Amino acid sequence: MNLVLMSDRRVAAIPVADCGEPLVDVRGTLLVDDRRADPTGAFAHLRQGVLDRILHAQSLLPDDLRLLFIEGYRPPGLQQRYFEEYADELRTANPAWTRDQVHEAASRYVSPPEIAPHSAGAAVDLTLVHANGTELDMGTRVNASPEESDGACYTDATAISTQARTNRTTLVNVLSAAGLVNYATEWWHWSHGDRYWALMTKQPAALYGPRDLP
Ligand SMILES: C[C@@H](N)C(=O)N[C@H](C)C(=O)O
Ligand SMILES: [Zn+2]
Repeated sequence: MNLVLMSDRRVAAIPVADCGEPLVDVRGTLLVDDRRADPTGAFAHLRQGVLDRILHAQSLLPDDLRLLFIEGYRPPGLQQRYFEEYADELRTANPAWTRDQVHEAASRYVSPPEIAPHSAGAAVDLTLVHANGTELDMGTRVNASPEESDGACYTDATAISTQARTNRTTLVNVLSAAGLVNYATEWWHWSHGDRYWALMTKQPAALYGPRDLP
């Protein structure tokens, strides 16, 4: 399948059969960065099945590497805010664009709130660190937008160093082997069980739908 954006109608058309799995706090289990931390710790939650797969992925890494968790669960209201803020930026920079063009371009970097994998606790933003905690060179910072990185945030981007390509390949190999799916416009964004995952892996339904943190 070619690059499928989150705004693609086939993503929204996937039904959700939520299995009811709990959202669990990953702090104490994974190495967690605080750049997206919020006062309630919502950012550090994931569905149990997603956490299990990330732990499996980590076990496949060479001894001196770890996964660094940046952000998991995102409340629907926050996702809405992120989407609107980025869409506003694009509208201002491209005044001739139609509503649909803005929506599609915004979905390269932020999911439309109604299908958001983070709001289902099914998506994680993460990177690789050495055992001493220093981040590996992945070619861009985590959460670099397409504009900021001139497209280098796309997982398969060629305008990155050989070392960054090797590091991305390591990340891709372990997370794919553990059953997570990447969003091809963001090397750091991975999910399991959400609508995007269901479409990309030809599942009949998503396992996890958007929800509020109790
Ligand atoms: C905003 C970025 N960190 C992100 O998570 N993007 C994806 C596509 C999302 O919003 O689900
Ligand atoms: Zn993400």
